[in-house]
Amino acid sequence: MLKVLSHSCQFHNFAFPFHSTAIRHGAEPGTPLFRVLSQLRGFIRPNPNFYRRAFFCSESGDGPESPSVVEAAAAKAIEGEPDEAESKSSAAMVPAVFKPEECFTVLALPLPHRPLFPGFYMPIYVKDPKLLAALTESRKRQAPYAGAFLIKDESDAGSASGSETEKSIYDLKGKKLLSRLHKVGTLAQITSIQGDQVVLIGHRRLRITEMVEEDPLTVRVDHLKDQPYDKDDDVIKATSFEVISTLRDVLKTSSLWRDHVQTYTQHIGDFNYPRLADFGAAISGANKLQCQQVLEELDVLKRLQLTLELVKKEMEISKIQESIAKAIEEKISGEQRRYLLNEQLKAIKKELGLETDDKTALTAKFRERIEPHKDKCPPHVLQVIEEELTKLQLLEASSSEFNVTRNYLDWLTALPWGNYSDENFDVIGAQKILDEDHYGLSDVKERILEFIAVGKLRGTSQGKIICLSGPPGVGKTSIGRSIARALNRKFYRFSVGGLSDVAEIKGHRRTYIGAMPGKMVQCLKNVGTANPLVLIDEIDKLGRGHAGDPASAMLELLDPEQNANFLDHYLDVPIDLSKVLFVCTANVVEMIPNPLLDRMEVIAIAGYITDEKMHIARDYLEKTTREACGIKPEQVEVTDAALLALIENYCREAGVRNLQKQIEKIYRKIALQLVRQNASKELSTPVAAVVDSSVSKANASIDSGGTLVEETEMSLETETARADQGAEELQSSDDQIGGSKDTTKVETTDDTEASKRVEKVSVDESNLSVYVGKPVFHAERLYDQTPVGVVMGLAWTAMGGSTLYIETTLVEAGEGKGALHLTGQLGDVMKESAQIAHTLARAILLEKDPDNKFFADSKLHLHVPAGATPKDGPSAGCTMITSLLSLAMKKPVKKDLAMTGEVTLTGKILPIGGVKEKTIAARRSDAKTIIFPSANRRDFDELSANVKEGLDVHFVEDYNQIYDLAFNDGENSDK
Ligand SMILES: Nc1ncnc2c1ncn2[C@@H]1O[C@H](COP(=O)(O)OP(=O)(O)OP(=O)(O)O)[C@@H](O)[C@H]1O
Repeated sequence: MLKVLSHSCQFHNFAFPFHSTAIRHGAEPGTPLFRVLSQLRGFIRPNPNFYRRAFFCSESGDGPESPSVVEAAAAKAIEGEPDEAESKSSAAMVPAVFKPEECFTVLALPLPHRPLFPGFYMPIYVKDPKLLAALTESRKRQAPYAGAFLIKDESDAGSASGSETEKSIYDLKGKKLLSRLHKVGTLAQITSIQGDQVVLIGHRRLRITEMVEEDPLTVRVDHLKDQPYDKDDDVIKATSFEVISTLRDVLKTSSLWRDHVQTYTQHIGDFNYPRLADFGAAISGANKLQCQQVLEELDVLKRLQLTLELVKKEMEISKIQESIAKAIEEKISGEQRRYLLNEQLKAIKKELGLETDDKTALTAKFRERIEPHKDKCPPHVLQVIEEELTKLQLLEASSSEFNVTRNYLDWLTALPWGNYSDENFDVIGAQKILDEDHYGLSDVKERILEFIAVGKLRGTSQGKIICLSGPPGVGKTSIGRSIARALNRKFYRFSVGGLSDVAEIKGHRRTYIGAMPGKMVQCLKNVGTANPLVLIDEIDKLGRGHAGDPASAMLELLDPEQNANFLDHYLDVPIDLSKVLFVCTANVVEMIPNPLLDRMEVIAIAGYITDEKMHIARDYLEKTTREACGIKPEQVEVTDAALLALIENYCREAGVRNLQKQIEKIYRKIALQLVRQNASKELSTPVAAVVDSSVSKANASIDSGGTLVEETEMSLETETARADQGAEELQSSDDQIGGSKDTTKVETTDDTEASKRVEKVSVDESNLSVYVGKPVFHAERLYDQTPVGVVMGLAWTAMGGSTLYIETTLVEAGEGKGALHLTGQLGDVMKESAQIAHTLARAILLEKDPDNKFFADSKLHLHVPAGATPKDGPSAGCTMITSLLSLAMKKPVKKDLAMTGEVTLTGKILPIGGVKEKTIAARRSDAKTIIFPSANRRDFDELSANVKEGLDVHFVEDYNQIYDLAFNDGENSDK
C-alpha cells in the first residue's frame, strides 16, 4: 500500500555540500545560454543556508556522492528540519554511482498525484507490506531501483478525489493494477526507507513492456532515450530562452520559485535542454496529465514547447496572485495606518488634556454636572449616582447595559436637586402682573394673592392644587401662565386629556428598551428648578387606563401628603414634589375623579358678560393681536360699536377664544390692506397730502403718481402705466375691503420723513361684515313677547350658560284624552321632570280653577328647541309647569321673564347650578326678570355688581311664588 507524502511533486531540500565541480561540466561560459542563466542568478539573493541546499541528481549517475550521503539528506528532509521545511518544494539534485541503465526488471510503484521527473526527489508512503519488503530486499541487494508510474484516472474523468484513488489502488493487484498505470514512468532510485516512508530519486524514463510478477507487481521495462536533437537549432534555443525568460518573470513576482531556480542555476553544469523542460514542468503547478505528457514526450523541442505552455500559465497565475496579494496588502495596511493614526491622535489628545477616553469623559461630565448641587442633593440620590458611576466604569462601552446606565445617569444628574427659584412674596407686584395679563377673574387673582401672603408670613410656600374650571376660552390656561409669572416660578404645561398610560405619568421601568421617565421628571429636567408651576390641562378628560389607573397615578403625583416622596419608575429614587404648585384646568368639574377633586381647590370661571368681553377685547386681545400683526396703534381704529357688534353677533359664547380669533381676522385683513397701499404707493410719489375721507386711496395714488412724473420730468410712460396699474389694484382691494368709502379713512400726515406717513384704517359697525363675514348669531331670543304656552328657561352647558324656551301646545282635546308628548332630545331626568311638571300643573290648576278640566281632556305636546341639541337635568322643572299653566289658562307670562329651578311634586323649588352662567345668559337674551331658587341666593350675591346690574331677580321657595310672578306680576314675590 502506498501513501504519497507530498501531493504535488514537491521537492525537499536536503543538506548536501555544494559541488563547485558541477559548474565545470555542461554549458560553457560565454555562451548566450550561460549568460541568461547567470542573469537569472542575479535575482537570487545570497542565502546563508545555501550550502546546505539539496540538488538535482545527475542523470549520468557518475557523480562522486555515495548513496549514503543522499540517504542522510533525505532522512533530514523527512524529519523536517526548520531551514529545509521553509522551502518544501525546492528541487533536489543528486549524483549517483549506480548503473541504473542495467535495470530492466523493476518493482512497479504507483504514483497517484504526479509523475516523478528525472533528477527530482519524491518521498512516498508504501502501505503494502509485501511491496515494502520487496523494496527493502532489492535495496539490500545493491539494486535499489524501482519503476515509478503515474496512475491513470478512473474513466479518465479525473473526478475522483485523491483519497478515493488511493483506496481503490490499494486493492488492485497484478494485471488490474498494471492496466491502471501509465506505461511511461521513471526509473527511481530508492534512497531511503524509514518505516513505510520511501524516498525516491528520479533517474531516467522507462516504458513498461510486460508484467513479470503479479504481487508485488514487477514489470519488464525499456529505457527511453530522448530523440537526438541539434543543440544549435535556433528554434530549440529560442524556445528554451523563452522558457528561461518566463521563469525569470515568474521569479520577479513569486518567491516560491526562487529556491527552485537558485538550486537549478547552482547546478548549471548539468544544464541541457531536455533537463530544462523537465525542470519547468516539474516545478509548475500544472495538473498530473499535463506533467505526464511532458514526461512521455521524447522530442526535445516538443517537450520544451509543452513546458513553455505550462510556465506561461504559471506566470499568469502568479500575476493574479500578485494583484490579489497587493490588494489585500493595501487594504490591510490602509486599515492599520488608520488605526495607528487614531491611536496616536488619542494619545496626543490625552497627553494635552484635550480629551480623555469615553468612559472617563462621561464620568467626568456627570460628576461636573452634579458638583454644584452636591450639598443640596439628597444623600440617597448621591449614593445611587456614585454606584451607577462605578458600574459604568466596569461595563463594556459597546454593551447595551452601558447605554442604559449612561442614560439613567444622564437623567439622574440633570434633575434640579434642591434647586429652587427665588419666590416672589410681593403681593402688590404680583397683583400688578396678574392685572396686566387678565381682565376680571378677581376670584382667581384673590386666591393667588392669598397664597403669596401665606408664603410671605410663613417664609416658605407649600405646594397646592388649584383647579380652574370653566367653559373653553375663559383663560384657564393663560391665567396659569400668569400665576407662574406672578410667583416667579418656572412654568410647565402638559395636557392629560385622553391619557391612558400610567407610564406617561410614572415612567417606564428601566428594563424596557427605550424606557423614559414620566412627565413630571421630564418637567423638572426641562425647567431646571424644583418648585415650578405645573399646569395640568384637561384633567377632567383623563383617560381610563387599560394597564393601571391614570387617576390613581395622578393622585400620587398631586397629593401633597404623598408627593414629597414621589417615585418615578424609571428614576427609582424618591423625588420631592411638595414645593411644586399644581394648577389643573377642567371644563366640567363633575368629570374629575372624586379622590382627585377632593384634594383640589376649585375656582370656577363662569364666562364673561358682554361688558367684560368688551374690556378684554379692548385692553388685551386687541393689543396683543395688533402687536402680533406689526400694526401701529395709530394705523387702526376699531370703534366701540364695532366691538360690541362683534361680541353680540359673532362671539356669544362664554369664553373669549372665538372673539380673539375674530379680532385676529380683522387685524390680518387690515395688515394686508396697509401693505397693499404701501406697495402701490411705492410705484407713485410719496406726497404729503391729507386726503379727505370721501376721496378714495386709489385716487390719491394716481395723483401722487402724476406728480412724480411731473417733478422728475421722467417721461417714462411705463412708470405711469405701472402707477395706474397699482391704482387699479388698490381700487379693487378697496372695493373688497373698504365697502363704503366714508367708513374707511386714509389719512396721510405730513411727518418729517415720508416713510413715517400714517394711514388709518377704521373699522366700525357698518363695515364689520367686510372683515368677519355675515353675523353668525341673529338672536338667541326667539320671541319678543313670549306667546301663550312658551316660557324662557335658563340652562347650563360646558360652553357656558344659555337661554332655552319651553313650548307647549294643544294637540287635541277630548274627554279623558289628557296626555303629554315630549320632544327636543330630552334626557331621562328632563323627561321625568316634565312628568312632574304635568302632574303639578294639573294640581295647581285644580286649586286655582277647580272647573278647568284642561289637563284631563287635552293631549299636549311639549317641545324644547333646539331639537338637535341633547338636553338633560331637572332645572327646567319650574319653566315646564309655567309653560303648561300658561297654555291651560291661555295667558302669556310676564314679558322678559326667565326662570330656572327644580320642582318637587309638592311644588318646592330646589337649588340649581351655574348661577353666574345662567345670569349672564339671561342678560345676553335681554331678560329683565329672573327667577332663581332661594337656595341660590348666596351664589347670586357673590356675583360682581356689573353682572347683576339692571336685573330684577327673585328668589323663590315654592312654585306659587313663581305663579304670582309670571301671571300676577309678582305681588307676593320675594326680591
Ligand atoms: N380675563 C382675560 N383677560 C385677558 N385675556 C383673556 C382673559 N380670559 C381669556 N383670555 C384670553 O383668551 C385666550 C384663550 O384663553 P385660554 O387658552 O387660557 O382658555 P382656556 O380656558 O384654557 O380654554 P380651554 O378650556 O379650551 O383650554 C387667551 O389668549 C387668553 O389670553
